[in-house]
Amino acid sequence: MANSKYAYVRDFELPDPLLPGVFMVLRIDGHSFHRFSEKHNFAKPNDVRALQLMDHAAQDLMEEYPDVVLGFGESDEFSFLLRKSTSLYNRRHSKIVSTLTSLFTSSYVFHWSRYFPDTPLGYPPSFDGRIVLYPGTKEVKDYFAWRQADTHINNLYNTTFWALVQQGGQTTTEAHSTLRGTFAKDKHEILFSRFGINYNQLDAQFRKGSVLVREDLEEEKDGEVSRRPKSKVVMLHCDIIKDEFWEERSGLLVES
Ligand SMILES: Nc1nc2c(ncn2[C@@H]2O[C@H](COP(=O)(O)OP(=O)(O)OP(=O)(O)O)[C@@H](O)[C@H]2O)c(=O)[nH]1
Ligand SMILES: [Mg+2]
Ligand SMILES: [Mg+2]
Repeated sequence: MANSKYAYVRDFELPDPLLPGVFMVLRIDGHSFHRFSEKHNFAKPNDVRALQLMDHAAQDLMEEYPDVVLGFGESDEFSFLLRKSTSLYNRRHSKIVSTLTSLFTSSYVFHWSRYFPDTPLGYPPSFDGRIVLYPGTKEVKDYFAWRQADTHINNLYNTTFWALVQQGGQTTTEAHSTLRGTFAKDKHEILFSRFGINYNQLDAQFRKGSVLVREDLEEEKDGEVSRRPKSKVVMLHCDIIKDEFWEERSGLLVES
């Protein structure tokens, strides 16, 4: 039977290009990870295995997509900055969001048993993805500062909360009320005076999140350092709120 009679339905598929000449940030976030983390007994407040698995999936994504120039991860989320002038999938919105989110998810599942050798997956995890467009470098820097500030606020709260419960013997309800109305300095004080914990000395991975950037691979050749076009993805747990991070990596925000 001729197919042409049906082919008109294709016209209902509308193009969904993303505005050219603006930065794209893709944020991927675990769907109902409150439930997923309980079901798989994630350690509280931070499960190193779970964070490393997120980092691994993000690294896989950046290795597959060279136009992703920066990644930032915390908790069950990862944000990715794409080159301003990227022509990835002709900047088709759904194509980019769905393919990258799908790769991230499959990588998370693919590597699960490496990080959780004794915990079989109880059900298939999923992630949502969204792209937000930012017109300029200020908004991009502020976006990433917003995420890292969120990491700090959540981690300080969760660290203090679980110290009160796990070491202080409070119920979760009591810990909530102990922390109600407290400022950052109060939480630092509770951690230090009651539990001997110096917050600023806790693992930077928890306080700062994971920052993934590309670094050029250098190789020694006849005693001289030559640059190969290839780069590798490296992970840092550094500050990205201050300007230094961006000044040292001016390539992240180049116009092209
Ligand atoms: N115990 C533990 N839980 C974690 C860890 N990382 C993430 N989570 C859980 O994952 C949740 C992530 O928060 P959200 O992304 O805001 O919430 P969600 O439950 O995933 O819900 P949606 O994202 O709206 O689908 C946290 O509230 C925690 O319950 C971890 O290292 N340890
Ligand atoms: Mg989530
Ligand atoms: Mg989240």
